[in-house]
Amino acid sequence: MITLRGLTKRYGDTVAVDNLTLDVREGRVTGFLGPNGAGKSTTMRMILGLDRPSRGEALIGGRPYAALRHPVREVGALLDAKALHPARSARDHLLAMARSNGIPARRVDEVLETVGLAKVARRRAGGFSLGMYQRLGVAGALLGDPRVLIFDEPVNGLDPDGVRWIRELTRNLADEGRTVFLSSHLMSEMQLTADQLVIIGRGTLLANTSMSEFLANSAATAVRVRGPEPGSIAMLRHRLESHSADPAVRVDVVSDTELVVRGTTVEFVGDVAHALAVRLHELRTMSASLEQAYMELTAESVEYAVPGSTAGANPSPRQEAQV
Ligand SMILES: Nc1ncnc2c1ncn2[C@@H]1O[C@H](COP(=O)(O)OP(=O)(O)OP(=O)(O)O)[C@@H](O)[C@H]1O
Repeated sequence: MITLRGLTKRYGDTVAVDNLTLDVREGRVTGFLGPNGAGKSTTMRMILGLDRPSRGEALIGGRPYAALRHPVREVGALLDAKALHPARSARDHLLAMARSNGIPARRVDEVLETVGLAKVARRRAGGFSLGMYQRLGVAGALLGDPRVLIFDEPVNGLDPDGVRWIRELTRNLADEGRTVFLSSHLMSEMQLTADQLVIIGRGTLLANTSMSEFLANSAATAVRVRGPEPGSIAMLRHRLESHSADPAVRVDVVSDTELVVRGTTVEFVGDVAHALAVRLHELRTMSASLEQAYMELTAESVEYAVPGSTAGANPSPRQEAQV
């Protein structure tokens, strides 16, 4: 488990990370999201002892990185895949890492096989494509068979096969009970990969929730209901609008036989329709995409927003609630 307690980092007047308190648990893939400059890399660097917190602490299995007895065996990280000696072969790069950490050479060949680089292991890493660098970085992270894995933008530069490979690898690592913490700007991929989400904006925590809960609470998640009789659908609409004590329930009329209901569940709409004996031909949840839900949440915290862009222009759910 990774534990952050009041974690804060200031660079002069810039507060890069502001009082983050949360646990990243084992057995799950936790996606770490936030606009550019939100503080994701700085947070990861502090967890890995590469940056010193201005205040608070970051712990791995209850201890700060500096206090870990065998860091490479306790936490594996991919931060900057290109941070290696370009003249060294992939295998020599990993062998050097293994030697200095008391890891046997056969483990190097194992991880090269796992990441699909066994055939090019003796080639100079300097000639690698970005995707191959990423795979080598993942191999380095896995070398010590650690319980905690931290990947910063692991799918950057990977082709669709590679992206899928990372998805399956991170899933398997979490299923083995490990802690997997990864950042990515690729929302569609994150939606497929992560079970849990930690979202920050301008250094502060915006959300720490399961993926399913986050999507269900999005304003873009709605119930679509359709029936063959306009009179019955009008009655249903009236009842949903008047009977619902919850002002969050909103009904949009798509046509005289179709409604889109927001702020409630498919069960509630189904029960109301049943109570009124309204014939239905369709009743289903239209789920928000992670991208839609994320845009709603982060609209205010985009550091480099283009005026009039989607992210900057949409009111957040909190703003709507205040109006
Ligand atoms: N060494 C540094 N000196 C000064 N400011 C820094 C330094 N490192 C990061 N920052 C600032 O801290 C803030 C957070 O940066 P960070 O790189 O952690 O964000 P990020 O969420 O990883 O962004 P991205 O998605 O673009 O990688 C930014 O405003 C950045 O300019």
